[in-house]
Amino acid sequence: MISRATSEKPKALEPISIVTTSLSKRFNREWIFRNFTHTFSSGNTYAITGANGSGKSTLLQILWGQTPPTSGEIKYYRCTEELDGEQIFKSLTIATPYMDLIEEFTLEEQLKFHFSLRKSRGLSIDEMIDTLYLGKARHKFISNFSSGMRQRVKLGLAFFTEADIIFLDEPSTNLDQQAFEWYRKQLHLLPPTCMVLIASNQSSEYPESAHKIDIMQFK
Ligand SMILES: Nc1ncnc2c1ncn2[C@@H]1O[C@H](COP(=O)(O)OP(=O)(O)OP(=O)(O)O)[C@@H](O)[C@H]1O
Repeated sequence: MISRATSEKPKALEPISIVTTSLSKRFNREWIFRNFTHTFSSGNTYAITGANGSGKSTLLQILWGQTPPTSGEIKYYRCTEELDGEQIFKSLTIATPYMDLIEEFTLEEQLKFHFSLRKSRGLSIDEMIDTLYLGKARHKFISNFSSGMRQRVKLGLAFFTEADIIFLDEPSTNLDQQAFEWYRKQLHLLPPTCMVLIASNQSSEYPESAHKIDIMQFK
């Protein structure tokens, strides 16, 4: 069982929220989901569940602003102040199996580049590499990484970045048992104020206490 470091409600002075109203998405003639109305708030973990192809990834992409909804509204707030797209983008971090790393970089270069653009949660690059159990791959090119190593790096970039919201799409894809245990630990170590959204088909990927949202209910 996974649980966050504390089940306390958020202590953030400035909690963040995502408010969706009647969000619907259609690709060509197929409605993926309709009338999705929900408020996501700081300090909570949400598990978006549903069968393969049901729209979990699509919903996450809409929530982080990559994909526009066909209809409906999505708004972001810090307390009562509405945030624009750029403000919200700086507040979130994402790990998905289908997002690319920079193939021409070594692991060290990838981490240094990312953390020249985003603030870390306090770990040094050396500590990140140790924590990822990728010391031997420090100077290896990302293009030569296995799928599990890549997924570890993507999760590391997300977990080590200071952010109010963390989006994880199928986080345990390609992870071996050691990496899966590492993932569970990182989830547990996130600050209690963080909002966590996980798209998943496997209950082991999210805490029992997560708010479960079955996307199939919005067909
Ligand atoms: N760009 C696109 N154009 C057309 N159809 C798309 C597009 N992206 C996704 N779809 C379709 O939308 C549906 C939902 O896809 P999505 O990837 O969101 O599902 P999922 O629940 O995340 O699936 P899985 O569990 O397999 O990862 C699928 O039928 C998919 O084929």
